[in-house]
Amino acid sequence: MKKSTLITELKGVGEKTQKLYAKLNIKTVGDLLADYPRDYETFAEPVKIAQAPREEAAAVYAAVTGILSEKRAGKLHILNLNVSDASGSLTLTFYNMPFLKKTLKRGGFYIFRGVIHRRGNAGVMEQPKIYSPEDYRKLTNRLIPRYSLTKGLTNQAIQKCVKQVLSLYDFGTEYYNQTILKKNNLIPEREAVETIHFPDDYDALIRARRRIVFDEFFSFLFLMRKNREFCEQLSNSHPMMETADTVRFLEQLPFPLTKAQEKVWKEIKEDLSSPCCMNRLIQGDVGSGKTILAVLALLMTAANGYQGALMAPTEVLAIQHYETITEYAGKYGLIFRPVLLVGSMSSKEKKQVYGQIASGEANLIIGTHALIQEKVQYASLALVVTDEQHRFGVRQREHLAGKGNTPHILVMSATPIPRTLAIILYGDLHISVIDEMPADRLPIKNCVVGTAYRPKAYKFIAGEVEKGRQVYVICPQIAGDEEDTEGSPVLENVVDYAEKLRNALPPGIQVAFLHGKMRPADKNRIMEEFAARSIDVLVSTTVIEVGINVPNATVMMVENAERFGLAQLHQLRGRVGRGKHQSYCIFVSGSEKKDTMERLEILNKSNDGFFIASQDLKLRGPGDLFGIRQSGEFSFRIGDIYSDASVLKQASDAVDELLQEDPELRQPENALLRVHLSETAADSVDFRTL
Ligand SMILES: Nc1ncnc2c1ncn2[C@@H]1O[C@H](COP(=O)(O)OP(=O)(O)OP(=O)(O)O)[C@@H](O)[C@H]1O
Repeated sequence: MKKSTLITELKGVGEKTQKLYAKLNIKTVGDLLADYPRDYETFAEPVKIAQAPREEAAAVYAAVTGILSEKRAGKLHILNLNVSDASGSLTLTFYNMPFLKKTLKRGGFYIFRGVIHRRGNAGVMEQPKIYSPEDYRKLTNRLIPRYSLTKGLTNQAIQKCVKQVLSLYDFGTEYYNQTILKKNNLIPEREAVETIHFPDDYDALIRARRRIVFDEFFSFLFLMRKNREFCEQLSNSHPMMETADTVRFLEQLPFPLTKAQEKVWKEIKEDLSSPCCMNRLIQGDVGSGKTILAVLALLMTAANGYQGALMAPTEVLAIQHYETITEYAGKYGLIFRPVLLVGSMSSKEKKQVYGQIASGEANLIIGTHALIQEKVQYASLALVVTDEQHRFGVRQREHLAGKGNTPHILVMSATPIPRTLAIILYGDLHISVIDEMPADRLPIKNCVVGTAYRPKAYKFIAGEVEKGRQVYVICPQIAGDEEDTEGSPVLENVVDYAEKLRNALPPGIQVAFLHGKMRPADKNRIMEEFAARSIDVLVSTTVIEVGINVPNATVMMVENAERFGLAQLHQLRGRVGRGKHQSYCIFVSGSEKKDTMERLEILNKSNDGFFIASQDLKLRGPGDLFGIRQSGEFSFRIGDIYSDASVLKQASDAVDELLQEDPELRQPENALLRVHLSETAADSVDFRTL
């Protein structure tokens, strides 16, 4: 069995199950093995009812003393039982499980496991799992993996499937040479993968995870170094000079550039006129004003008679950029002849745009990844501005070079990372930092609240809309059926929440929703309507996380804030406070656990992305192996650039040493590594060749 074997080859995975796995992006055996547990459940010994903690999972050994009530609410059957032990009693609530009346014997002792919620002085355990003492004993003091789920696919089913794969999979011979293995204290790949799914104990889990994180960083950094080598040899085939256009544009802008923006603009100008091809990253916190620098670079390119391309991560953002730039062009008489190229356009429209690009009629091309597809022939592409997620790999560079283009590259990133890490992670780029916010900004006012605060929040939202402002509300889920979250607080979803808000807010307030699974044309329409102010309140998933710029929006309310990483929440918050109006952020936590609230309080203390990322790291500590994933531009599956910074450094040193000794990986001891890395590169969007 190999990585590419389809999961349908597994026993018990038919067409129906395969579809469920596809929802989790698992198609092959390799995908399944790399679907690491979200976290691990530990089954502690049962405790006395009186001592059981509230609002977290616990097990009690108790006897069924009677049925308290049984009722129906629509399609829902609700059964309340009373159980007790010598220390006290507890209510158990079961949904749609009427058969328990018969299977649980009055006076019989069972172990009930679940989260006990406070109801006045009493405790209620909702939908607990029921075990016999013998079955429970088998689980205690073990780490049981918990996978991300989708409705219809249970945790147990995934465990079973992973076990089956582990018994059949051929891991082959270890690909690292002995020096790398020993120096970095790495356990073999097979042991690591087996252990991360089914750890014997916590120490073994830490070792396993470390090996996997090392692998992930190592391949990334190796391929990036190759990218750098490639880029360093490129000379400037589109030398430029500054013209009156950019100077005039800056004079007309209603605001002066900040000192930091000025410094970066100078660096870009120098690059574009230097003997080497530009390869620069602009790093700056959300809302620090990166876009204007991209516009300036594109303007200089157009003024020198070349074409520039602006590549956005989503269609919604591409359209936003297109509109902003078209507006600028009209208002300030810029020499841009912009076109938009996105996947949702009809083939006829696309064909027309291809023609304008090939003839040079268009000098600014704005779009998504579609911009660098086969069909697009540029007349004179001299600059590509892109986001960090889609930074160019060697393959894309070669692809463009093959068509006679070696454009300058400008990458934009809002990932807050300290300089030491940036140097490692963006090793193939020169780094410019915008470390200052525009002066006219009022700091965002934040609050971290529980769900009981909602009525007040809705009143506040209505007030802001009354003043002409707009509002975002973020929910973690699209519809109510994605994840079966045993024992976790309810997760809000955009579809139901939008309906709830329509009912809760005064009539006349326009509420709409947005999520990633909508048709691109619908998404674009909703965003356009929001930008045009015909929608007042936009309920959305995190699709609006990056880049959206609607300065009139002043409230960001995040539901289930506990489900997001702090860096991600900071990005979301960055959608407001982008104009002159006072802005507000309401983080609603579905869990009122002390550590959750403390973590969220960090956002209350600071609006500085770097500070937040470092505090988050401190709070989570190295023990929190599977903490909430950091958002940001690095799509590592498991490695976390903050909490795994030391592994990142080790992987970086290991790559340097290897490249010094055997730059082309020609020595026999590195032959397997060479194969492994080419396979990894083939899977990666960023880097396609070695
Ligand atoms: N120097 C400045 N003074 C005042 N306003 C500015 C300045 N620079 C940019 N802005 C405005 O600030 C807002 C945010 O800028 P921009 O969209 O460039 O931020 P960004 O850094 O790209 O943010 P994000 O990372 O969220 O995409 C825009 O409305 C822009 O016009």
